[in-house]
Amino acid sequence: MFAADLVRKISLPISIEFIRVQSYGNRTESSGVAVISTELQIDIIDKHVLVIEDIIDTGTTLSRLVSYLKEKGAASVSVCALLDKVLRRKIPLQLPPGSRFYRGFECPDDFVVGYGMDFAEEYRNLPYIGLLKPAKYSAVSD
Ligand SMILES: O=P(O)(O)OC[C@H]1O[C@H](OP(=O)(O)OP(=O)(O)O)[C@H](O)[C@@H]1O
Repeated sequence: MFAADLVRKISLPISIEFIRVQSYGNRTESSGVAVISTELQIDIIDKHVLVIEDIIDTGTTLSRLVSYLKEKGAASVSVCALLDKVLRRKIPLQLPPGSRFYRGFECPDDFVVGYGMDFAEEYRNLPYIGLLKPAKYSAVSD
């Protein structure tokens, strides 16, 4: 949802591609391993790439994705993230030269859902960002 809203504000000629990188499964903690489950379909050699993320938590997903896009020959890999859980970072964001990092808001260490963000695939369709009550996820076992 964030990506859909953001790209409608960009008037430059751009190509848009969706890549699914998963690391959470149905749990509230990152597995620490990010898996790219859809391969890139367009040629990005010597292109300037902007990754649009809803939220950065441990940094596992972005780290994997940035490496992947560099391997695919991107000239630069910038990142625009709506929310950034800075306090939860385990892998620092390392972008190639000439890349930029755009952060919407710093996010507290709470479980947020809505506006595309899920818990166990639920709540993505909420038209706002909300805090999930701990009682909602503490009953789910890892
Ligand atoms: O910084 P990290 O600890 O890697 O966490 C951030 C990632 O977690 C969420 O995706 P998730 O893996 O839940 O999959 P989803 O995009 O299908 O919701 C979110 O959309 C980020 O991509």
